[in-house]
Amino acid sequence: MLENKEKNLKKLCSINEKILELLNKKNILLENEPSLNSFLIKQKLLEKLNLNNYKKLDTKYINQVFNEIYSNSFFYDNEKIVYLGPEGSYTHEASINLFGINNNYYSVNSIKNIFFEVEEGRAKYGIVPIENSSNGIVGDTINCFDNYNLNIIGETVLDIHHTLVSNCSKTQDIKIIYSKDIAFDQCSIFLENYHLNEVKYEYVDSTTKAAKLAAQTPNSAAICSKLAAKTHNIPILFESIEDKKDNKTRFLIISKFENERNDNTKTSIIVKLPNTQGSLINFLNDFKKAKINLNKIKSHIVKGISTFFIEFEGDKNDKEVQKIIKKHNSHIKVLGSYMKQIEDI
Ligand SMILES: O=C(O)C(=O)C[C@]1(C(=O)O)C=C[C@@H](O)C=C1
Repeated sequence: MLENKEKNLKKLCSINEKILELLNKKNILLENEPSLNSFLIKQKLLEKLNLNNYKKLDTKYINQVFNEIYSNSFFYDNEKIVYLGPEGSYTHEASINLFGINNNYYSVNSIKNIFFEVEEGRAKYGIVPIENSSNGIVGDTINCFDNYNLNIIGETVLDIHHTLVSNCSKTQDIKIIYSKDIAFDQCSIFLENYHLNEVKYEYVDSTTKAAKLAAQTPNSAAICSKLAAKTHNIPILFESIEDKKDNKTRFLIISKFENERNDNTKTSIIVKLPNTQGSLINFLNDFKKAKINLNKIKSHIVKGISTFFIEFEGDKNDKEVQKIIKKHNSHIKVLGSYMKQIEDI
């Protein structure tokens, strides 16, 4: 019995050594061929690994392990990832899903500053929220896509569960609530039910900042994640206060770089059409004629002009897509083609 255990321990030791040897080999290969160190290639390889998962390991586990394995390659070139912080925000959580826990991260305090950092080249990748299943498109992100020339290179979706945190033990003592605009909207039924829609709302740039302020300010509360509550050591009064239990937010990775052409991609564009009869119908008809499947069309006002955020199946370099882009060149801004992770939220 004991002999068997000894033997198995030796086997385990040799497996671990092999893992280490392979990790070293992988690092040397990536050092010699840095072009393989791309987000898209990593995603494609992950997809393949999950397909070949013959012993049926949990997909989440495989993704976590490989994201961590890949995370150290960012440090070679001092490549950084910027997200909407502070630490513990939902955008931070989305970043970890995409790039692992131990990556080369830093945070800024607004969506605009994420675009700025990536444009200035201080970060190679930026993570921004783009839409929520309950309250639609994130206006700040669309405005920034209009103002900056950056590409979308990937996406992820996160389940969002909000908490109400406060140092007050009774909701009657709360005089002010801090949160991000979009988080207030996602919890409107709860706020109404507890008469909290009658207190002052203070809009801040992120839910973690809200938690920090509520921890410091008497008679206040915040809507934030459980993680932010823990980070700022503030008691949770209510959990899962979002109106819809399947509340989800989709996040995008932005970069100065473009993805190479790929299958299983979708493309995002913003479109500003002339205010003339049939202009939208005619534009959409071109997609129908080219047999391109449209996934999404959302309208948003940018600088007083009605702007459409449109997504469709296919790569921006596909022949049929190119024809449409050329035809409507002055009205379209292509934001990027990237691997589809989800049909819709
Ligand atoms: O404030 C945060 O924690 C964020 O990461 C931002 C954000 C957003 O703006 O959509 C992300 C997810 C939720 O929808 C609420 C807030």
